[in-house]
Amino acid sequence: MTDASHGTAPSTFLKGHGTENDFVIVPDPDGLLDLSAAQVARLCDRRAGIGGDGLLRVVRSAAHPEAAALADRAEWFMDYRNSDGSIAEMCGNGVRVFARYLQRAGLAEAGDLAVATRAGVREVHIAKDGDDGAPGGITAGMGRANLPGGAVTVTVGARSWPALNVNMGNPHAVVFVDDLDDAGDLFRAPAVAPAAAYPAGTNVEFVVDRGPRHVAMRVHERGSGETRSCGTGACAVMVATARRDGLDPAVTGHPVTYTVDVPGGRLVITEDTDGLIEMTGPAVIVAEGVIDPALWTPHPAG
Ligand SMILES: N[C@@H](CCC[C@H](N)C(=O)O)C(=O)O
Repeated sequence: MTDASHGTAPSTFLKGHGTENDFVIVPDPDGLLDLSAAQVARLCDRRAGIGGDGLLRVVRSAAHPEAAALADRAEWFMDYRNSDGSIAEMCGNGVRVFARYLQRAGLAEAGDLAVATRAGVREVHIAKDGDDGAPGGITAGMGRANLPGGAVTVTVGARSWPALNVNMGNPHAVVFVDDLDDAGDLFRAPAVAPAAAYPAGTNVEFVVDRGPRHVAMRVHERGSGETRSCGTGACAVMVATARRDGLDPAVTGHPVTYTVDVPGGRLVITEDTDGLIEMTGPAVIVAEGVIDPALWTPHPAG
């Protein structure tokens, strides 16, 4: 890393979360930061850094090679990284928090907003604040689910379950269990087979029923470990549950809505008759500060 990639001036950051899936937000409108995986991991470290499940770099689409082609449709690109520094295609809670940041920074207003992601452009709607000043929820268009098919098995310890492979721009393996404790402590990634079903690894969701069109889940995220919520994962869960329940809006001609409880809160997800999925949930900015320049430099211990 050179001084040129960050300058000598400290960079600002913000911290935010959506259903307690938390992010370090780094505004970089002109795309000047060249963030290495090690630097992202350090910023996301909960002891030596700021702490987060992931990092959202806020870049003008025109200033980022992966998003320049989308600049005429979406001014801003969400450069999402997992807490281990790996890159992911999409983050459903992240895109709401990203929109909340733009609103707070005066770069977007309540209403409709398009955000470029590695999974394509996502349309976001920021609800107006309530009369009491409480921030409105944010609804994100999440695109369509892709179900590649093929048998998948998830194993934790001595127990295995069949899983459904659901791609929401990023990969998911959805497992129905009797009890969310069946997933164990999730300190390590569950084993998923066959490996060929997920060449770039996968997120794994464990699901139980809570009532009619109401489920609860836990998640082990690729690149981040167990988190308190995963928006794309909740959408994958919604689709897997609807299909299990015999509900496919493209067949029935009726949209279907599920409530998905996560350890950090609640998401409401609707699939319409075109297969398009929308997710509504909170997005909160909790802090703003300055990154000490020393945090950018490699840690002496490596
Ligand atoms: N927490 C996110 C998903 C983040 C990416 C994921 N870990 C991956 O590697 O695909 C969400 O809210 O969707």
